[in-house]
Amino acid sequence: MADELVHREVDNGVATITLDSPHNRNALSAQLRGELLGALDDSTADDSTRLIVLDHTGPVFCAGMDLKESRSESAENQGINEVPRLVERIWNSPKPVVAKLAGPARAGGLGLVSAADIAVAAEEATFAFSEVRIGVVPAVISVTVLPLLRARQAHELFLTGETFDARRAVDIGLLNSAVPADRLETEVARYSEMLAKGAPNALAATKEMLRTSRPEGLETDFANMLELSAHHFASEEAAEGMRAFAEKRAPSWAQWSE
Ligand SMILES: CC(C)(COP(=O)([O-])OP(=O)([O-])OC[C@H]1O[C@@H](n2cnc3c(N)ncnc32)[C@H](O)[C@@H]1OP(=O)([O-])[O-])[C@@H](O)C(=O)NCCC(=O)NCCSC(=O)C[C@@](C)(O)CC(=O)[O-]
Repeated sequence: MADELVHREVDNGVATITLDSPHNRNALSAQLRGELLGALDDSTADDSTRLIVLDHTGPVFCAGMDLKESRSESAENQGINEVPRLVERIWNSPKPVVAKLAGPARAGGLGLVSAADIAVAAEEATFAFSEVRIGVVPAVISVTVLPLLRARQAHELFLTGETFDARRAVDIGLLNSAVPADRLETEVARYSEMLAKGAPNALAATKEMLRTSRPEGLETDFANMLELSAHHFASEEAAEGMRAFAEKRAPSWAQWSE
């Protein structure tokens, strides 16, 4: 049996869910997606869990979709359809979710971050909505990322795919705070202690109230965005983008720019 890529540990009411696939920078492979869904469901069902911390091993929080795996899968089944479920589980969790980033997040990884209630990163962490550079579209993640960003920032970051630092991520509302790496634990503990002071039912109801900014839920948006995302994942451009990524070279878009 393959090693587990996601671990869940409960201590004093805090469920820590750890992404543990450092060799591919915690990319969202089929195995990791399945285990993460399971860990989120278990945390929701577990009465002793009051708060969820999304943590990771290795230098990177999450590099987005597993590009090597997606590349080898059939056009109809590139796993993208499971990303909305992950984002939704975090967004709909009745328990507060804190994302703890000791390192970078990219693309789909930022989908997870954007759905969390609190996101804290080490100052050295970097971020990018790098989808267009792979030939895909940040469609699914836009459902929870766009409400956080101002339009000017969204256009710039989504269209350039440029990397930005943690200070900018705080400025644009993607993170709550960025601290020196050696203070990350303390900063997450500070938020956890504040959240633990809230009554569980009041916290769940407040989360539900915050979600009423989307009274119809995320389902409709996800359905439309999934179609867009899946269409581009199956495109020739994406095939070139993923091939180039695996071959560690810049992609060539010449064929599509005439
Ligand atoms: C994350 C950093 C900055 C770390 O940068 P680094 O720490 O320097 O690591 P690295 O780039 O040397 O990578 C280490 C290993 O991880 C692998 N790796 C790394 N990322 C992936 C990945 N995604 N999929 C599969 N494998 C990956 C990479 O191929 C390499 O494997 P090795 O050569 O050692 O065998 C860098 O690795 C990087 O830029 N990765 C690519 C990030 C990216 O472009 N992701 C796009 C994903 S598309 C997506 O998520 C679509 C979605 C969901 O948003 C669509 C929607 O919203 O609709």
